[in-house]
Amino acid sequence: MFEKRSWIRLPRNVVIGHGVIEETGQMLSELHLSGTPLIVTSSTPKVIATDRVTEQLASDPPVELVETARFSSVEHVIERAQAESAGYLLGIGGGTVIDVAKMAADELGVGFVSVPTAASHDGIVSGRGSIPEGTTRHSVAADPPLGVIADTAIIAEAPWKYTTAGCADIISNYTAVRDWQLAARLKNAEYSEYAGALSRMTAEMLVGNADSINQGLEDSAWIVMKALVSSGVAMSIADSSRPASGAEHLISHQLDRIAEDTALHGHQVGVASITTEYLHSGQDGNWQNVHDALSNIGAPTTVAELGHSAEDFTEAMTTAHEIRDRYTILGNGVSEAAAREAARVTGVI
Ligand SMILES: NC(=O)C1=CN([C@@H]2O[C@H](COP(=O)(O)OP(=O)(O)OC[C@H]3O[C@@H](n4cnc5c(N)ncnc54)[C@H](O)[C@@H]3O)[C@@H](O)[C@H]2O)C=CC1
Ligand SMILES: O=C(CO)COP(=O)(O)O
Ligand SMILES: [Zn+2]
Repeated sequence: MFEKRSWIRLPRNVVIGHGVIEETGQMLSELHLSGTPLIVTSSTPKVIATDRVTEQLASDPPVELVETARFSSVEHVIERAQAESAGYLLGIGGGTVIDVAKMAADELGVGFVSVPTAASHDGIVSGRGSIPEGTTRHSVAADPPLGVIADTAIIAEAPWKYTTAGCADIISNYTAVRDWQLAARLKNAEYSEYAGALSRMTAEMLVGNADSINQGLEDSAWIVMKALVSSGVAMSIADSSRPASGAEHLISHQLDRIAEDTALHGHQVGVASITTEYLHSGQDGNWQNVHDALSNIGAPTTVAELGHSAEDFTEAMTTAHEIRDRYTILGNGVSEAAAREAARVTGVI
């Protein structure tokens, strides 16, 4: 009997460009979202973006401020949405706000629209939410946004480090796809040629456009946002974060647990992908290309630039395979000596 099946959940409207925040009202009506929304935002995005959205809505919507990604924040948003009888949620801000709003909307069973104000990672358009809690991090499936409104004029004004983090998250797609293919060969993991090809092509196009990615250029926000959307679509096609999350993401998630201070998600996965590419292809392999791609857009290429210690990074490399049932080049664990060697040869430590 034929048993394959696929269920692809995608955003319905994605609008990217200069000043598109002024088209939020139009998009909301095209999506046939009914009732008053609850706006989920944080302090800075409230000033630079939220007021421009509320002006376009018929009635003054309630606004919930969220500054940290916690399960308690998701609970607060759920309670507020219920108290206000919100018809849908609008997340306006960085990845924290968008994750919290996305997960609350999923739990409430109402629509969600994403208005990213920084292009920091592909979670701003994807069907995943990621919440750190205590010493662990929960990466969970949630309905992707019904609509995405990415105003490049606003995103271009965000601190530059968020844009380079978004780029690095995309560059890490190379090793994520390699890990996925390895898992398909060694563990018979389900692999999607379409999702894998789209994810890799997204990274290739971003790297090909690296010369146009410069601080102060709105074109940079355009290129990175398009790539983040494309990567989010690859994850939707796969119905998994596999196309964009391999061993480099495991190492970054583990660093979040081990290290005292965390660096930006995209920066961590970028540095980790230099070493996982080395594990895949050896000393003369492609790790130098991954390194150069990161360096060209000004993303960190060393553990020191992340603000982490060599010891924490090595520990993350040797224990990352334990955190999730996702087979990667880390296999059943790399030894401390091998982890150190990979990080040393690639100049990461
Ligand atoms: N859902 C997923 O797949 C993923 C989720 N994450 C999660 O995303 C969160 C981090 O998201 P980020 O976007 O890196 O940080 P963030 O959302 O915490 O934002 C960082 C800061 O930048 C400010 N900001 C946002 N836009 C701005 C602008 N245009 N101008 C000035 N300031 C601005 C925010 O108010 C905030 O203070 C974490 O909770 C992490 O766990 C990370 C990776 C993947
Ligand atoms: O960050 C992601 C893809 O870039 C999501 O991956 P996770 O499933 O590892 O949280
Ligand atoms: Zn990521």
